[in-house]
Amino acid sequence: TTVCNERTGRSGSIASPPTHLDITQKIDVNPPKGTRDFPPEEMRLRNWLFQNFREVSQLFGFEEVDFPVLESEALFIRKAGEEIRDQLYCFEDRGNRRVALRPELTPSLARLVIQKGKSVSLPLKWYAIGQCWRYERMTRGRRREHYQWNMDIIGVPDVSAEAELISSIVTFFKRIGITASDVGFKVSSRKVLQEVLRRYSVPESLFGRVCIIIDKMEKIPINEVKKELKSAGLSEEAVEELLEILSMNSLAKLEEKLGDSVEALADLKQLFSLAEKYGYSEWIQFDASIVRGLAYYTGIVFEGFDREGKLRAICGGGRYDRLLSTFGGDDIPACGFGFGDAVIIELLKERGLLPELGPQVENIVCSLDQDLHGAASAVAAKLREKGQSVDLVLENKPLKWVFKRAARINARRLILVGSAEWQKGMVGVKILSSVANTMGTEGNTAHSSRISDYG
Ligand SMILES: OCc1cccc(Br)n1
Repeated sequence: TTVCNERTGRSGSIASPPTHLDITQKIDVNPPKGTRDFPPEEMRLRNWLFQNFREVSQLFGFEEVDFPVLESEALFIRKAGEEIRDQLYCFEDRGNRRVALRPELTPSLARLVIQKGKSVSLPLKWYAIGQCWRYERMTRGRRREHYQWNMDIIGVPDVSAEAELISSIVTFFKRIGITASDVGFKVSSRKVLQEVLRRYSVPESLFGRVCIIIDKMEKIPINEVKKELKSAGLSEEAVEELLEILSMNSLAKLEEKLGDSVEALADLKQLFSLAEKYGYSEWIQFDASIVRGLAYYTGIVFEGFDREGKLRAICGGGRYDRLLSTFGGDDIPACGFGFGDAVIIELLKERGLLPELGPQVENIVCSLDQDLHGAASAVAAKLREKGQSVDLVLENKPLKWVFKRAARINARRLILVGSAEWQKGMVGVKILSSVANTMGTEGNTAHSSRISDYG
């Protein structure tokens, strides 16, 4: 079987877990290397981010899908020398199957489309938000998991699909306060590369590998890139021509170089024209050096970048018309993007745009003595039936403690169940939060109320 990492030959095997934990053993309370916990504050920010992903996806008429985080390793084994392959989080399961924690969502999406076959009608507009994994030497201290938002359009060969996808990301950025002066999209087409390789009779089979080598241009010295291109079989002349074209950021200059019959040019011109119609021209620019680091892209590719140049790519995507057929499916055109949950948060921090997201509960309910806890529970149940959120104080606590907790959880109202009022079917109500006061109720911040009055 093909293992995910021939270089080390290491393929993890599942040792049987211990049958009991030694109670004296102090466990490490931190999450595994490269992974994160999401305590409430971080979870609120994550939910806010994902809610914006979801609302934009729904605004564009996309349907949500999801797949197992664990997939057959074979789904990700490609021979183009991608980083994602070298860092595959793969192992052999207890049934001796080669499996991997997904490093990306697109292959799973392609698998599901093929599985659905004729039972779904094209085009499909699907989105997913899923945790993706890589196993990287922690020497670089980078994370091993992140969440990725993906949107994909399956079954539309025209560049109108890529234009729609970029529009959805622009819409997302605008929703969270990011403008075209903060972020832009570098756009190109791999058909430019394909045309140059064709002119130098480089075999199609080398296309993916050449793209992956070029994608490293920003990360390794140019001489190393040239060396790798030559070792892949490109002539000195082809390499020089390729690098000259990749340095272009003007469509006019590219046309001068390649002539106006090249399909890549028609695609890019159409994309820029549609961008004008959508109203997001100021967000995009042609940059021939953009190839992206996934072997399966075949056409338009794009990536979102921060204009201050401090951060890694925010998102990226493109057309992948051959992926489904390489999985044995029909020749169905497709395009999509991935948007990670880490760089965007760094950008929002940089720009002072992180949202203020404190806890929020409408009511805190407490009994003034222990034998009224049942009454307090009944009050909480009634409020909850009416859709009111309630933090019910579960133990006998001094009022000072209750007020402190009410402030900490940002409760808007304190409901006190005391014997005197309870005899009359009443409870004490104290309006706590500033929100309540702005609603013009400062006057009666404390009063008794029949619990049935509270909707
Ligand atoms: O963007 C590449 C990637 C894939 C999986 C997990 C992480 Br962290 N990063």
